[in-house]
Amino acid sequence: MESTLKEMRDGASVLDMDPKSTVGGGVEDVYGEDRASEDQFVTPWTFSVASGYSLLRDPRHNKGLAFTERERDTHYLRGLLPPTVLSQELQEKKLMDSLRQYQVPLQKYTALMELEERNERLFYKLLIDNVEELLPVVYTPTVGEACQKYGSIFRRPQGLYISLKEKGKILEVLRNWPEKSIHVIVVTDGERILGLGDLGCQGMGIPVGKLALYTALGGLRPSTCLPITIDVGTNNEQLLKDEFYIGLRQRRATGKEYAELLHEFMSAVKQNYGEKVVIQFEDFANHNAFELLAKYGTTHLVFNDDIQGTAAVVLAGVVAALKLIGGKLADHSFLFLGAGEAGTGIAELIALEMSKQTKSPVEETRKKIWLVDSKGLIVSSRKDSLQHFKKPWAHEHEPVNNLLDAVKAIKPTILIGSSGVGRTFTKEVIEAMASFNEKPLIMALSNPTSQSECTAEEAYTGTQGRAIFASGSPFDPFEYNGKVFVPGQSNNAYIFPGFGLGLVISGAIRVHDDMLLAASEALARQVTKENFDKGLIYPPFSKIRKISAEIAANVAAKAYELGLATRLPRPENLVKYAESCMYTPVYRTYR
Ligand SMILES: NC(=O)C1=CN([C@@H]2O[C@H](COP(=O)(O)OP(=O)(O)OC[C@H]3O[C@@H](n4cnc5c(N)ncnc54)[C@H](OP(=O)(O)O)[C@@H]3O)[C@@H](O)[C@H]2O)C=CC1
Ligand SMILES: CC(=O)C(=O)O
Ligand SMILES: [Mg+2]
Repeated sequence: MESTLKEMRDGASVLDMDPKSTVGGGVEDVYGEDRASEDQFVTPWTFSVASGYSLLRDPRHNKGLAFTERERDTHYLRGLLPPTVLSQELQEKKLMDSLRQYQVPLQKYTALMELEERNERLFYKLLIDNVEELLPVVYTPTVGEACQKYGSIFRRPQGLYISLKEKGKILEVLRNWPEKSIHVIVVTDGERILGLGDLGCQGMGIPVGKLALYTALGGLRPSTCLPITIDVGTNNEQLLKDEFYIGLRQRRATGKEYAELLHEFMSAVKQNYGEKVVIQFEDFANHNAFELLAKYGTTHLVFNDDIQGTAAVVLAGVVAALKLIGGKLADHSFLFLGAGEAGTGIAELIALEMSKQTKSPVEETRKKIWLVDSKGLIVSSRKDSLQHFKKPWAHEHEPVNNLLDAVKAIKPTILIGSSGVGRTFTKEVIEAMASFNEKPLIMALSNPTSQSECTAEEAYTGTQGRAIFASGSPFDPFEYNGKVFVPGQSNNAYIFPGFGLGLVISGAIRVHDDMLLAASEALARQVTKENFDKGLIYPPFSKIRKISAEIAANVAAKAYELGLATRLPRPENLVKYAESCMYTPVYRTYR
């Protein structure tokens, strides 16, 4: 029986490969989707062989008009399709043409989600081949609007919903998910969706979007990715009153009730999928995010994208920017607007890297970094009333209650926005940065675009074109005084797909800060002279699969070095190995 199943899944030509050879945390090609070369046949294997009408309705195997004449005969498709046969390339061209007709970004988002539900490989082919054009649609900024309107645009459920109603039954809920071999879970409780606040259950758009990027940007096979939303209610009054709201109509559970549900979830995940599934926490509010990371960091393979992924991407951008602004990391002084997950996460990783470079204690290097929150500069006189994650940043200084005065007092060389509040880098703030820096580095990280601390135009005009600028959501190139400035995108999407791939291919069992530094270093070294010449501090997203393979290899190498990798023996060439594990969306030929 076992060997029959094996043949069905793998095809005879790949029988010589041990499907379990990568099981020590590696990418297991359960369905033989990737190991056969393109001219070899594979079976569209589900629980049974899909054929005819059900094959056309199965997004994982559907090819639409690209089914060949032979496949139409052998898979009972005759008459179910019009006569023409199109190549995948022509299907792609047609879809891109029709997507470009839509003027409204949300229409493009809906069209892409419908494509994913209809023809998964075509969806990923579009996304991979047109990543710079489509990233703003499936991801920030459009995904933010999609979450806000999720109830109205909801057609078919995506991902897994775990609400308070499922308390005591979470393991059963996980078992309802059709895929058994899961490598990455992205989970949110919807309380801090981008800079848009509490969107409750409608936050599902974020795990769905992030996992689409795991596949498109990092090459994780879609069947191994699981988006989850934990619904403990919402404090968003507008949603509670919205007749189309899809979540629990109650205020958020907190304290013991919240902790117990999360604990049941974390235990069930480990019980169902084992220890080597990556659990990415996404867009939790900071009062839960830090605690969950600390609590489960020692027992699970957890990664908080907003704290850790953002830290790695920003550190990479800053390190790369040194080529343009000069000096070493420790020569610079940093001021953050926003002292939450992103702000303190980035600050801590920069301080750690500075400490490694200068061999001084992190308590010392932290003094180069200042943060402003909604009450002003974080200073020692505020220490007693600060949340625990802000306390290390409470340096000696007189109180300063607004950003402009803080900029004037600290005179930072690098200004980073992580407040979630749009247009807070005012003209005066940007001009102040330009008054004492020849090349101020300004990073407006908040998403979506409406929450960006400033626009690219504001950054360039306020500094007479001297700023090095990057933002969380993309801005178009901007022409100023006859020169075109190309703003970079500083977004954790550069990091998490490659980082997750690195964890999976090494079979890592825990995340360590040194792996974040390894990811950051791999990204920084991908910035080329050509990029720097345009003022860019990140490589283009069009190169992201190569970048992700480099990041994955560096992260995996660190996991082996730290003794945290379980996939043994260690592949010799980790970049090649990472590339060989990546999912490609070209159609397969059905026998
Ligand atoms: N580009 C990227 O890759 C990423 C971007 N982000 C973006 O960063 C933003 C913040 O996320 P996160 O750190 O998780 O959120 P948090 O809620 O954890 O932190 C927000 C911080 O901003 C402060 N703040 C809010 N309003 C103001 C204001 N008017 N003036 C000064 N400070 C203010 C808050 O102050 P207080 O503590 O006093 O309330 C808090 O310290 C979001 O928009 C998110 O989209 C996040 C992750 C990745
Ligand atoms: C990018 C991201 O993770 C955020 O804005 O929350
Ligand atoms: Mg996030």
